[in-house]
Amino acid sequence: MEEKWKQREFDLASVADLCSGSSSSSPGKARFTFDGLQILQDSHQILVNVDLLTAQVFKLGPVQSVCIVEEGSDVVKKTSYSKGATLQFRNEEDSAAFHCVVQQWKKEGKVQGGNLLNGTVVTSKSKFDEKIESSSAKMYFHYYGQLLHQQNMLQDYVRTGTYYAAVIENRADFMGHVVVDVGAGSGILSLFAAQAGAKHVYAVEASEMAEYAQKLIAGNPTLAQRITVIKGKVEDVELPEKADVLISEPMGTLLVNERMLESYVIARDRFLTPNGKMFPAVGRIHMAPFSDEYLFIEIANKALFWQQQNYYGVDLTSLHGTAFQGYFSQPVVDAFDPRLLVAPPTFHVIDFTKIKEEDLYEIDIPLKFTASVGARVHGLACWFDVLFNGSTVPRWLTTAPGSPTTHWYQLRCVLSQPIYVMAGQEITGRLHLIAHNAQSYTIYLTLSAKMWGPGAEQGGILQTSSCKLDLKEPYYRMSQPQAYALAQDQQQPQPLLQTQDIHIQSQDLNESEIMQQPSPNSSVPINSLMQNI
Ligand SMILES: C[S@@+](CC[C@H](N)C(=O)[O-])C[C@H]1O[C@@H](n2cnc3c(N)ncnc32)[C@H](O)[C@@H]1O
Repeated sequence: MEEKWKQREFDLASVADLCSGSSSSSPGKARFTFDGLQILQDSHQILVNVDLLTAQVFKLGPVQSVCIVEEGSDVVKKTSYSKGATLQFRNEEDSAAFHCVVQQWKKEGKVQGGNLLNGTVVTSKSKFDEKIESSSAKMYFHYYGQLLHQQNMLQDYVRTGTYYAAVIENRADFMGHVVVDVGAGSGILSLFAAQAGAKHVYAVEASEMAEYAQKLIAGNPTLAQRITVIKGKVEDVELPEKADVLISEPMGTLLVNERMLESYVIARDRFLTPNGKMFPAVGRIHMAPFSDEYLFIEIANKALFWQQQNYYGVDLTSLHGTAFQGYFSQPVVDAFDPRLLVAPPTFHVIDFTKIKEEDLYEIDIPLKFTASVGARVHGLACWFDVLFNGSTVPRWLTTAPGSPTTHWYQLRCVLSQPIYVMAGQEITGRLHLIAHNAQSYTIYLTLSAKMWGPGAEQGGILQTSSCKLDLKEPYYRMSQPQAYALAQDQQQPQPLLQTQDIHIQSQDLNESEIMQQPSPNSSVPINSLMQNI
């Protein structure tokens, strides 16, 4: 079955021929076909046919790109000419999605051997290196190579305890079987699998942690003889046999951050026998609109600094708008009170046993809710859970608000323009996640409140609000869950005060930023700041 993305079409605000010498441009389309990409002018006339395996596509700006195609050469003049076009997208979201499809095309072509010219040298970069910026990968594996960060994950007892229970209660799935631990870290899940009677476990770990895992495993001699640690990426290493079971903990914030799910899926395709089991097998992203006046004001207040007209004699106000947008582009990570949700949640399923790796490059989730209360909606709250579909006892690991807090907490995308809803009113929208090469995603969120009361039959949209966020740059707001005694809409508007700023400026992308301390039943996260990496 052909993939849908191979037929994607993008409307362009304008397109111009690079070679015409004139600066004339007109609206157009970028149409992906099974053979490559067509750039059309005025929606029907083909300006240029692009062979994506040999063409070069560059991003010139947030909504502008250029596409250059090698054409024939003039033997007499000893020159070669290129054709091409400049593309102006309607918005950044389209531009990002377009480049995502181009990347997929280039990758697919290489994988299938493509229609490369004779003599073309194809470097065999690994799947991981092809899509991930090397500086990001370096920081990422450096982070996981440190014992303190592995300890932090081990000390999330909700997480580690649930993995332990899922393995031990489902011994039958491990007993006498070959297991691969995908991203073994300290080797803890390999040791659990060995405790459950695995015949042999291959613990694959790319970071320097592999050496510590080896040490930890050697320190448990009754299990060690059935575990082999292999240092390398699951995308690259070779194993001597196929696996009956894959075990892994590849979940990041919002489930998909870190893009490790892709490695889990690649490991499935490379190592798992056709009827093999995956622990976990399924993940779900849950979403619901929320109302949180305190949070909104706190974020808006952060930019107030830039409203000073006399900061040591300098007027800062020209940067206020940029700073304001910047703060609203950070998804908020904290544990919130579930009473802040204004509608029952909906969820999006990711089946790790079936999904294709490429399907994780772009995740598009249509949203539809019915408000249960009248409120000012400040954005979308998200969390995830995963299922260990053991044949004896199926078990869920949840990061839901109100459940015992994990080191993932929950994630909220906050709109700079809240929308008002009445009880019973429909809220629609879209959560669009586009993977980027720094092991994370750009998040595009739109929420709309449909017309209410007279005139609703016409189906008009009354209010709509959108935002763009970078999942790699979250705001870790490790406040205690608030006791929200009053409904938010009954509260007095808060003055825009300078609240105490506990913002942790973090470059980090890992799941293990701020960890729960050893209090398995506590639902209150203990504040702990992490180091930037
Ligand atoms: C979230 S940690 C989990 C560690 C351990 N399994 C646990 O549950 O405590 C993910 C681990 O996977 C490793 N990892 C991530 N991507 C990998 C890849 N493509 N190949 C091998 N290891 C990888 C990281 O270095 C990190 O140690």
